[in-house]
Amino acid sequence: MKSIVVLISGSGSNLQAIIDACSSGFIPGKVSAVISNKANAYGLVRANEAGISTQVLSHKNYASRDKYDLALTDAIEQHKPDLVILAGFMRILTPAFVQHFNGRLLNIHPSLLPKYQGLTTHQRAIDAGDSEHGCSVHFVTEQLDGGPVILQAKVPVFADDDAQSLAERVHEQEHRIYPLVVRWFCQNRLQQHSDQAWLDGNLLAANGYANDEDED
Ligand SMILES: Nc1nc2c(c(=O)[nH]1)N[C@@H](CN(C=O)c1ccc(C(=O)N[C@@H](CCC(=O)O)C(=O)O)cc1)CN2
Ligand SMILES: NCC(=O)N[C@@H]1O[C@H](COP(=O)([O-])[O-])[C@@H](O)[C@H]1O
Repeated sequence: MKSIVVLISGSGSNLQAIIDACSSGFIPGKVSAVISNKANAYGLVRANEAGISTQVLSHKNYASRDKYDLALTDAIEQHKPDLVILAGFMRILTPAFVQHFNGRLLNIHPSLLPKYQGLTTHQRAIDAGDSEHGCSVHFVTEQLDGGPVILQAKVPVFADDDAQSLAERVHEQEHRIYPLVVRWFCQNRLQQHSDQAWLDGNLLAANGYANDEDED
């Protein structure tokens, strides 16, 4: 049973999808802890309702990003995780942190990377007049949202979309692809196949929506 630590900053709907997927057995793992940098993150409520250990580690209490990330590393390692996933965690992580968790650190990003790295992705897609948008699960590296992409899902952009309506459509796909990738990691498929060729092949297989045959 793999141990997963989830980092959040907000609502935690992706956290909820992971919790539910672990509860159903779709993910052969368990969420050992949820850590938030924001005390008011609703994801903490979700974790508490699921009986999962929670911790708030506010970045405001640390003099530097490096000091915060050191404290965050220690807090995470208390739970001896096989996997650390960012689920709406809104802090840029230092190279030391990323190196420490290299190969077992994932993020879900609300765009079809490499398009729209960073923030405000939905509005940028609308402003650009894109006909499609989506989300990406990727390994976290020092380059912000630049790590190897593992799986993507696409959604249409409608003429009357605003950032909220588009975000809701993207969320639906996020809640499909993140549990699927975490399942693959817990099945030791990502560790065996983290080479770019497998990732590229997987991307082709995932063109459009997540690979349904893996969702049974
Ligand atoms: N080293 C890395 N750190 C992080 C990555 C990454 O790929 N490499 N992914 C991000 C997640 N993310 C988008 O998916 C993201 C999160 C936060 C920010 C950002 O600008 N944060 C600001 C604070 C913003 C706020 O508090 O609202 C900051 O850290 O100063 C950009 C992209 C997670 N980290
Ligand atoms: N740059 C990071 C980023 O924007 N991540 C995005 O934050 C949202 C968190 O929602 P949630 O708290 O309901 O899971 C998700 O849409 C995720 O893709």
